Amino acid sequence: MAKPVSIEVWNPSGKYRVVSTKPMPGTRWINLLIQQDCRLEICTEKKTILSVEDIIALIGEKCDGVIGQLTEDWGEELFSALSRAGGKAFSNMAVGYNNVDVNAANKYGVAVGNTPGVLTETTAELAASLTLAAARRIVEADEFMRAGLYDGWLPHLFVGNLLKGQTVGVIGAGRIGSAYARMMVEGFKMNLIYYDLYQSTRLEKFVTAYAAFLKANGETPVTWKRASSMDEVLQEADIISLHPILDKTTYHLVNKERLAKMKKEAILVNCSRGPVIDEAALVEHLRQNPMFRVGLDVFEEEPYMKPGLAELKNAIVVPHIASASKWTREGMATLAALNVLGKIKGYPVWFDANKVEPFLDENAQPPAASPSIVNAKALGLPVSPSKL
Ligand SMILES: NC(=O)c1ccc[n+]([C@@H]2O[C@H](COP(=O)([O-])OP(=O)(O)OC[C@H]3O[C@@H](n4cnc5c(N)ncnc54)[C@H](O)[C@@H]3O)[C@@H](O)[C@H]2O)c1
Ligand SMILES: O=C(O)[C@H](O)CO
Repeated sequence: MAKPVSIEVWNPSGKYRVVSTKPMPGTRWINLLIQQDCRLEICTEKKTILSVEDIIALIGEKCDGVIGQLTEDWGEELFSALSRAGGKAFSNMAVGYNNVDVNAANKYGVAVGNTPGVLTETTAELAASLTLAAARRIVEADEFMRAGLYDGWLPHLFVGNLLKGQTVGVIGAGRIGSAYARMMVEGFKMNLIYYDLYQSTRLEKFVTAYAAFLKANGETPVTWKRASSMDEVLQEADIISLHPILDKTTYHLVNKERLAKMKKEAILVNCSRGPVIDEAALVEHLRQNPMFRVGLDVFEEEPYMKPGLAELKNAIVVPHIASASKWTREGMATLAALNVLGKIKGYPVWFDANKVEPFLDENAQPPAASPSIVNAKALGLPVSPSKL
């Protein structure tokens, strides 16, 4: 028998029972659910990562939908429990959904939501922050100051890398990878090389137009190249930022052999998912190559780091905070709640998960649709026309 978990209840007489496995930022998501006749139960349990057993206890005997987190293991057990409780909707409060077994959800007819778009710029900005922090050794320099070691300006003190005119490599040029590429090209006048399974025409057009602008102003134009292999990026780029989804094609995409192909003074940034890098191989590479630097937001076995990583001066590590801006996190909560609400109310799925702005306007009622359901096609769910 599962242990009961502590909850906070909103609108106790609501017709539909919706569970959120965590308190989420803002109040708009709560108001949207309770205005639409939902009884909302928010888990207030102190422990950070809930077990499958905890979530089964939260689902209980009658539950219409669940808003969950990327730390939870949404597979056969949870989807069957949700289905037994009459539930038809689950949404991750995240764009990545590698913690969700979508086939299991399909088997039980449960719609799976995610939260694309609202975190694109915020996540790209953190990747850019880690890039700058690594290039200019900001964390090391900060520690040095606080330790009282600064005794005057020196020509060799914390010399780092200049970005301007260097090459930025992007692996996975989707929403976030493209936003990051634009920041680095436009902000620091870097040349771009990218690798993705698909061509990013919009990104290429942006860099071409920016190059023309620079040329017209008498400045050296930036360049771009779509690499035909990932190794081409690793060999040519001075900065490499990882932005693919995590699936079996990207697991340990960066391994010992690939690390060895990178420049000795390269900077590697990861704001995608930890297992995209073989972290033990990375620790060894950082040890052997003190001028090679990394900025990591995600880790292979969160919340843990592989032994040795925390001691390395050439690694900057932050706790999976890439989407952590107030606007973004409140927006993610709104999208996740509306994914679940839309399915409960029988609304269609929004026509374009990349255009979620209408759901985020605080001064207007959101469209009657689920903003982003990843298995809409598999479940044969209706899709809204472009205007509702
Ligand atoms: N650290 C964080 O807090 C944080 C925040 C947001 C997103 N993320 C992660 O970032 C990922 C990307 O988000 P997005 O919104 O840009 O998604 P997206 O789907 O727009 O982009 C992913 C890109 O990866 C490419 N890709 C897939 N397999 C590949 C492969 N084998 N090699 C090269 N490219 C490949 C896809 O073609 C796509 O262009 C999410 O899935 C999530 O895991 C992390
Ligand atoms: O996938 C995501 O959305 C992140 O990892 C958390 O914002």
